[in-house]
Amino acid sequence: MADDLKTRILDILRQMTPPDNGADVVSRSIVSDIFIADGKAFFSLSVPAAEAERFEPFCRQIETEVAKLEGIGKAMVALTAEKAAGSSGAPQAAPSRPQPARGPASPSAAPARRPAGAKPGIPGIDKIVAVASGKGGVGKSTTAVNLALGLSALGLAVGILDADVYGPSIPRLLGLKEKPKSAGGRTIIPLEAFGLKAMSMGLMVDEETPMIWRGPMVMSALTQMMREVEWGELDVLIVDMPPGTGDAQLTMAQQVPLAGAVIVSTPQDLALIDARKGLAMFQKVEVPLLGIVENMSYFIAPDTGNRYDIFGHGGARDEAERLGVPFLGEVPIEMAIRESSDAGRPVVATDPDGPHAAAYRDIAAKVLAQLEESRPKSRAPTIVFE
Ligand SMILES: Nc1ncnc2c1ncn2[C@@H]1O[C@H](COP(=O)(O)OP(=O)(O)OP(=O)(O)O)[C@@H](O)[C@H]1O
Repeated sequence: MADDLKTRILDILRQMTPPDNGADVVSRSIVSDIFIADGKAFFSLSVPAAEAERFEPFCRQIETEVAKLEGIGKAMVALTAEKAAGSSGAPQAAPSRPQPARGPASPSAAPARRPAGAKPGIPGIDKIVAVASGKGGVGKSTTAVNLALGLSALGLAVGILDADVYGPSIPRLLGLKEKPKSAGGRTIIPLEAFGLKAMSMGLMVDEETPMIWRGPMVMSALTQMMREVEWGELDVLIVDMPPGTGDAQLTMAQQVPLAGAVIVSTPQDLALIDARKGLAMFQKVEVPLLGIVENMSYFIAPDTGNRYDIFGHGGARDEAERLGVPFLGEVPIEMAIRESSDAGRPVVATDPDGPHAAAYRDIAAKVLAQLEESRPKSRAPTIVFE
């Protein structure tokens, strides 16, 4: 029965013309295995990053067509974008060559403290944590938001800054529509959602600004912007980094006084190669690695409770072990996560008693433990350079 449905789904896909008018997605071999359970079909398409935007509506179209099949109530098509390392979707300088990750590289091996005065802290903000991924579409922003909410659920004052000017997603994920207001033209008042203070670089860059200018603008403006936003007192500020590990990301990691970095990856080999570059990048700028999160790790069929490893579960855990970096946890591929995220109602805030919220809170607790571990034992007074 399931095999028959899979064949019919593949038939549908063969008949649909992709947005680039090229060959169908089946003959291009960019469709993952198809999983069907409880009347729902799950699969992913893997496209080059430059095509991701064009393929997004196509995925929704596929979902609509597949859901028309008898025996399928709903379809979920994930889009994973193959981004060249360093690419953020816009032209930029030649990609940096991150040093190959040489294990073991435990956070204790990574310097927990950078030279005094190298990067002054942001007054009022205790820790700044970057959430990064080597490639797009792995669920970095979804993880960043739910991690922020997980930390908030643990009693911390948390803010989130969306530093992805090419494809800002935090406003969508938190259901924020308005633009942040300015206080007296000098400072910016952050938006608030689900108890988080939130700010998106994308909201501040004029939509008319050509993409080519956005990278340089964001690089020079990021630290300044963090200082000009009225964050108040925060225990943790989560920075949702742009995907990739090129010069833009490297500069950003250098400019922001980061307490640590969390890498999000799917278990696939390709995503792991990119994740490895992400790890190497943070090591290069001496930012402690707080650990790796494996997203879209597995799928639990709602009818049978059977577990399926769509993308070959466990890759990130193995990689973390190999590199001696903490493994922070795994998040299943779940319709509820996707739907709640895309509706601006993140699962940790809207279903706090559910299993997904628990998984994110667990990840948040591990991140917090790592932050505590890398905290300097006696804190020097903060020197603020105005
Ligand atoms: N665990 C999950 N289960 C189901 N869907 C997920 C999961 N994690 C993320 N998604 C969905 O995958 C899509 C991409 O997620 P998200 O925007 O967080 O990725 P990203 O890595 O930040 O992408 P980009 O780099 O393009 O900004 C979204 O539609 C999101 O809802």
